[in-house]
Amino acid sequence: MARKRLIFNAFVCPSPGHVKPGLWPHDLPGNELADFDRLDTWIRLAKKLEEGRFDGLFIGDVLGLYAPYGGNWDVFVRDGNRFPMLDSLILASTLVPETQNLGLILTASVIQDHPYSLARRIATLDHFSEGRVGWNIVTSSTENAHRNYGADTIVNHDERYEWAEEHVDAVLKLLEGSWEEGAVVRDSARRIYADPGKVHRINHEGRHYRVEGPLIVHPSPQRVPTLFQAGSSPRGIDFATRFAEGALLLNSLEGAGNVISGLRQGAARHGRRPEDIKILAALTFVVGSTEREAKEKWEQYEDLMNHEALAAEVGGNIGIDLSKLDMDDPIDYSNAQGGIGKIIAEAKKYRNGVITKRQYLQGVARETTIVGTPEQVADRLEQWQDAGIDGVNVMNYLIPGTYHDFVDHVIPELRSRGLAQTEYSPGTLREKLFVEGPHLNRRHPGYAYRGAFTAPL
Ligand SMILES: Cc1cc2nc3c(=O)[nH]c(=O)nc-3n(C[C@H](O)[C@H](O)[C@H](O)COP(=O)(O)O)c2cc1C
Repeated sequence: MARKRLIFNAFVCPSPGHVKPGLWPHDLPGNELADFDRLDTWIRLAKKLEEGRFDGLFIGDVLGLYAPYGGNWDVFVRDGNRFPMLDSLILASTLVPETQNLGLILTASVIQDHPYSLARRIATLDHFSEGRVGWNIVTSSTENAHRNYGADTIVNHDERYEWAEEHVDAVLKLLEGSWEEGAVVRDSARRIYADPGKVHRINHEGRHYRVEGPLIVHPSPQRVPTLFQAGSSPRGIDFATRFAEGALLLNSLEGAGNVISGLRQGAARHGRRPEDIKILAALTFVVGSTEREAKEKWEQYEDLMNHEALAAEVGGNIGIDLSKLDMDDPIDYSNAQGGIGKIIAEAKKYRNGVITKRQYLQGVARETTIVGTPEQVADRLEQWQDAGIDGVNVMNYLIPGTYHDFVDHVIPELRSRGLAQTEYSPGTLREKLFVEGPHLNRRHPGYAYRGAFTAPL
């Protein structure tokens, strides 16, 4: 049976350390992590990704320190692990003139921008990139991030999603409701840029925001940039299945099953189709021309990596200081306020839902790392596809080395199996991922705002 092609994004952070921390100081072929603050590093990476016909560059972002590790933040700061971190939207913008087809998916937290300024900035970028922008909607799951933006402490888990729903709702009203179809006339003979009768205030009033509108930016090629999200808690899945067109998960193959079925079923609950949401697994790859070569390379990376920083990051993600636990101690996440979906899904693999530190690290770090020849990697990706994913956010040990290996060695094997595209489809990012045109489809809640506001200005 012919296989459907998978979507491939490169999942990066403009930081010396991301999911495999501690490698930046090492003299390894393909290692330019220490140059994460040089634009040239990203331009060359983006061009390589286009050569491999990657769908997108997916740029993660955080807004402050993670949860402490051992009572402080030394392991993050000393190791350069997600600290420093450069601005995702600016990186995406600078890559626009350097690329032609690559989706530029930026991360923006609901706590960092007012909906009006976010809508204005992403619409501007969508114009300049001719419709290649994606927005990874995040809610910021660390206390420091919330304090950086004026809160006393972290807003609790479910309330963050409630806040995010209002934020996204206001952005959708601005982007879909401010300018009717046909509002932009651009008639130089009659000297009419836009028809005032077709531009409207949106008058959003909610718990967190009051926004009058209309948005000062006219509709961009996608109107709403393609929407991504990565929550896998019950509340996160509910949010994703309402709004996301791409949903990310970071789980072992076994742990991913529940998240995938939750996403597919949730879509139907919100009047959407299961295929309206592209499910993307975050995975890392180490390839070699023989299995042995791949294993040796992987062992070298793992030896050089900072495993304490990894535990700090993985725990910081949930909001738990894992330094306090031995490897075989269970993790109590019942009151954790960080991202909890991943651990809920992994814990389901074990009796009584009890998961140890060792088991959790094994699930989200080791089992999301695929090591082998291009054929073995492709075999493993077929298993993931059979489990229900539509694509992969390719994480990295090295920038750009991991992506060079993937493009040069894995992509040809995937293409021979029909698993990777050989050419880009025309059009916007949304059209490259879906078949229904450049705008949100009619089953998405944002669609309801198109033409919904009619009062004169
Ligand atoms: C693969 C993946 C990538 C993520 N990237 C980011 C990111 O760049 N910035 C961020 O603040 N949160 C990021 N998150 C966190 C999620 O957006 C979300 O806040 C978190 O998973 C909590 O959701 P949950 O409790 O519903 O699982 C990511 C999560 C996953 C699984």
